[in-house]
Amino acid sequence: MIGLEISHVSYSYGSSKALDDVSFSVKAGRFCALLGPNGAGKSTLFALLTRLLVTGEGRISVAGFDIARDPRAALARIGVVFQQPTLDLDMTVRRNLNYFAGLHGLSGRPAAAAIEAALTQLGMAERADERVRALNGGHRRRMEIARALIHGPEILLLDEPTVGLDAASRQAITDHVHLLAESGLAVLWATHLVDEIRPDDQAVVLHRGKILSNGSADGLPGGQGLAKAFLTMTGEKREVPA
Ligand SMILES: Nc1ncnc2c1ncn2[C@@H]1O[C@H](COP(=O)(O)OP(=O)(O)OP(=O)(O)O)[C@@H](O)[C@H]1O
Repeated sequence: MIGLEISHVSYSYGSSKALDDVSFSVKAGRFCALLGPNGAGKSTLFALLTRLLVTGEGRISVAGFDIARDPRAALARIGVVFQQPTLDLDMTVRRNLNYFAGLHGLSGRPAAAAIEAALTQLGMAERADERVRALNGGHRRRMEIARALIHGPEILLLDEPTVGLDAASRQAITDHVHLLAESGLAVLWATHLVDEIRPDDQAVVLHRGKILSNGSADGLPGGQGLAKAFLTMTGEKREVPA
């Protein structure tokens, strides 16, 4: 089944084209890395997928729902982890999640069960009654991912979710999110860090608003590893961790 389908999507800020005829899809159960250097258009695409921005060019379908024609149904099937954390540091993990559950119309036992299940999926159940302020950066991110799962989305969008985290926390988070994909979610993970991708993941390379390639990560051209391929394709000179 198709989870997320993006067809011929373009977007301009005034006269500057940020996305140019972008098409790709992410099937349910797949982890898709959206790879692109700064300014590639990743955040613009995420803004279109979450209706923060709207475009008249192209079509976005979420779990079969057209985001322009049926935004409510489409957005109900998306979970999002934005680049910037949006947690209340002085509330407990559970209260933060409870508040978010309420925004999705969940309360009482169904909310408690959804929160428990989401925290368990991220290995955070035992921290439910701690204040967010007491958690390290990696655990805060895991909590944000749990929060994005409460309403039972079919698509999970993560915009550079490991920025600022140490290597162990990054590894734990990428492992957890790969497991979520294996459990049936369509995952779109924006990053410029190629070490977060596994060989059998789908890799979409975006550069200056255009798709340069889309396929299995181990099939990227270059022949000398993913980092090299990425740098070769985008012409970036800067070092990317391998
Ligand atoms: N509000 C805006 N007004 C004008 N141009 C913008 C705006 N936001 C982004 N852009 C431009 O659109 C292009 C794509 O930017 P975008 O932020 O989507 O890329 P990105 O891949 O998310 O980069 P980063 O990793 O730095 O966040 C860039 O050229 C950027 O300068």
